Amino acid sequence: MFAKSTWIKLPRNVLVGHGVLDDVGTAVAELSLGGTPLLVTSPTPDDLAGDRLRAQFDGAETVTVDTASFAAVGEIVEAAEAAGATFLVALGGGKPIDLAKMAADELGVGFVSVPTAASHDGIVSGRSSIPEGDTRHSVAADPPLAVIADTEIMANAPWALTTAGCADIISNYTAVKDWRLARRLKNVEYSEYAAALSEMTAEMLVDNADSIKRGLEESSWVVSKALVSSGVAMSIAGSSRPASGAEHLFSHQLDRIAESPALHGHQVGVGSIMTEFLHSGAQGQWRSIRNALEAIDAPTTAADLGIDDETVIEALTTAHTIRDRYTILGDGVNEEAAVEVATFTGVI
Ligand SMILES: NC(=O)C1=CN([C@@H]2O[C@H](COP(=O)(O)OP(=O)(O)OC[C@H]3O[C@@H](n4cnc5c(N)ncnc54)[C@H](OP(=O)(O)O)[C@@H]3O)[C@@H](O)[C@H]2O)C=CC1
Ligand SMILES: O=C(CO)COP(=O)(O)O
Ligand SMILES: [Zn+2]
Repeated sequence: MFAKSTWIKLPRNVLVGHGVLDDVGTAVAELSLGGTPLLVTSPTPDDLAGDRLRAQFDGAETVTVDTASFAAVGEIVEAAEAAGATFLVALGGGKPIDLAKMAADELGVGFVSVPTAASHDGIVSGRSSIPEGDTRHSVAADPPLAVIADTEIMANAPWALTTAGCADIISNYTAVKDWRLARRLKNVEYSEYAAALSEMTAEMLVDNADSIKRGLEESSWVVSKALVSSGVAMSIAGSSRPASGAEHLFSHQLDRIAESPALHGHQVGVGSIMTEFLHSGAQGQWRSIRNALEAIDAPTTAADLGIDDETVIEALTTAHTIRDRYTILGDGVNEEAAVEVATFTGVI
């Protein structure tokens, strides 16, 4: 008997472009959600665009969050219940968007993502990443009902956030390699459609590297579209597998152990150089990954990340313990091998 089934949850309305912030109300009305939303934002995005958003939602209350935490999710849930909000609209970087995503899940309502920075594909995906103590929980939730990415606002965000978003996409190359490996060795569930979309997204971003330049609004256009595409790949897969492999484990581990972690996308980019080396060896594709990162101005070394060599080695040798996700790290890379890969690739 044929017993397979799949349920793909995708955003229904995606708007990317100059000035689309003023179309949030229209895009939301088109979803027929009814009622009034709670707006969730953080201080800088609120200053930059809060009033323009509020002008589109009569009577909507705003919650402004300072830091990402489970307590902040609880506060959003309480505020939404008190206000009788029927859905959430998140305005900002990954912090308010992830918090609203989790709160919406807890409330059983939809949410709309209005990113002000193209810093990673969480602005589109159905995954929330919330720090707690010295760890970080990656939690499954529903993806946004709509994504409205205003390239004018994103282009004025700190340049490092944009290059971090690019590096998060470039890391899809190694994430997909890890996924295929896990399918071969551990028979994990795999989708060729999701894998192909994820790889193609990375390919297109690298092919368009010339348009990714500080001060150029087109950079935000190229990156936003790639982030949407990567988010869709995760939705098709029903997991973050197409966009998160060993390089993400490495970054998650740095978040835990580094005194001052760098941006998510920057860490996964550097991780990707090393995990590509582990996949394909000295003559493999690791130089292409490094060159692609260099071309878009993203870090390629521990020093660029502002993290010391010892911490990078510790993260690489312990990253496999982060979660039950089989990757090229297998049951662990020993210290000697880690030093060799990091040295050979110029990361340390
Ligand atoms: N779901 C996922 O897959 C992932 C989720 N994450 C989560 O996302 C968060 C990190 O994402 P990130 O976007 O870097 O975080 P933030 O939302 O904290 O944004 C980074 C910084 O940029 C500021 N900012 C945002 N937009 C603008 C703008 N247009 N102009 C000027 N400044 C701006 C923010 O201001 P302010 O301080 O006022 O907010 C903040 O200081 C973490 O909470 C992390 O856990 C990270 C990786 C993956
Ligand atoms: O960052 C992500 C994809 O780019 C999400 O991955 P995680 O599932 O590892 O949190
Ligand atoms: Zn990522």
